[in-house]
Amino acid sequence: MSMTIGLAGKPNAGKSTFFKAATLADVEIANYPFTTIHANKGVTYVKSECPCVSRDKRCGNCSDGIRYVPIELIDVAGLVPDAHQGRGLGNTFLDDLRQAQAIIHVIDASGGTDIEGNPVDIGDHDPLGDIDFLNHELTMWIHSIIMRNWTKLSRKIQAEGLNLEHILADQLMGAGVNEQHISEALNECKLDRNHLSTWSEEDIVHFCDVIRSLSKPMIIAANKMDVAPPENVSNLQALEQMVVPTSAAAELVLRSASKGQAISYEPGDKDFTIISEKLSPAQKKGLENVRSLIQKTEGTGIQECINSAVFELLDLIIVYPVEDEGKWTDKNGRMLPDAFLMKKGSNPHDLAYKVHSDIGDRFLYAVDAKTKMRLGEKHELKDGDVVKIVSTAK
Ligand SMILES: Nc1nc2c(ncn2[C@@H]2O[C@H](COP(=O)(O)OP(=O)(O)OP(=O)(O)O)[C@@H](O)[C@H]2O)c(=O)[nH]1
Ligand SMILES: [Mg+2]
Repeated sequence: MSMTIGLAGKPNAGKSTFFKAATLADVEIANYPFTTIHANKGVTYVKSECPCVSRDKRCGNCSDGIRYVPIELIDVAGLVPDAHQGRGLGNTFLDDLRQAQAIIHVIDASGGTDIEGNPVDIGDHDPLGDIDFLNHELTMWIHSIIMRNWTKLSRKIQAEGLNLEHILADQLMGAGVNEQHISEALNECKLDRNHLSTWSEEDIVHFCDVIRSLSKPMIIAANKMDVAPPENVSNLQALEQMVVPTSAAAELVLRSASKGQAISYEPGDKDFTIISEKLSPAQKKGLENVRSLIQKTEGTGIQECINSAVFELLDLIIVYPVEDEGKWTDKNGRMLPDAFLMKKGSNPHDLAYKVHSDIGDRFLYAVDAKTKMRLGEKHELKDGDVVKIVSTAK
């Protein structure tokens, strides 16, 4: 699986509840800080309309025209301010986020937990104060990795004229940072790449901050919206960042009830139908409470948050490679067998490489299976494109 999203934030914000609701994996959830110590990894899905809705039959790989494309989700231990200096559980847990291409920062919008995740009365803590610390901890985590060999590196780069991007990317590879991130950050910070000894401590921290924003883009889940004072949610939504109000607890109720065949509900739906006749009055009442919430808020926000992270924050599209442009099938006759998440701006040649490096090397041209038009190597693919790749015979 090529796409990984990390759930991070202070303890007790609802990360594991979000994770459990999104993956249905069995993980521990509790109303005290540091319930999660070891990271949980699982599979969740982005949701999109399947291209087969334009055909007269469904492809068999979607749920009645809704396509679910798998991505990996990681739930990590809670972080507190100054974790990079060893507070709370320290920052070693940030290493669990290294594969993440994006981060969902789970905030307790109810104000019912302090900055360290200890329960307080609802509304007692201002969640706006929880926003910035995570970026700072991530920046300082990158900083600590860079500083491990800084003096030696800067001397070496100056003396041997080595490539700075290459050396730093090598150093930060474990944090999911690549040469392009470094190169963009160097340009943005306008630092003298040949004289690292002239960079001040402030320059280095700013440089790490830019690397962090490029390599770990973040979306905020304003969680516990079911119990949050409305102004807390609207204050968070007014921020100049991507914010999605969520109720991980409500999603967990609905996904669990759906799995137990008590209700009919698909992630992201704004309502559900009770299908079991065996529910107790208490279970029915619980479900009706969730119904009145999601009718008001247009869903629990969990699927919306995952979709926004993938399609808006990371700017990805879904492309469907096929071998038969008429039937939209692979060589075994399976219709629309694969759905690939790709960066917006990708072209058919990039898709060919994603299918197989060999097909990429032997790429000739592609065909848009919807219009039957031939696509050049540099043609920009769109979300939902169905594409046949033509390559030279082996
Ligand atoms: N009302 C409400 N409570 C929630 C929601 N999401 C989580 N909770 C509760 O918040 C508490 C903490 O949830 P967890 O999912 O364990 O939080 P966490 O962020 O994983 O915590 P740590 O592992 O300690 O960092 C539990 O009591 C959950 O039931 C929500 O959307 N609404
Ligand atoms: Mg947890």
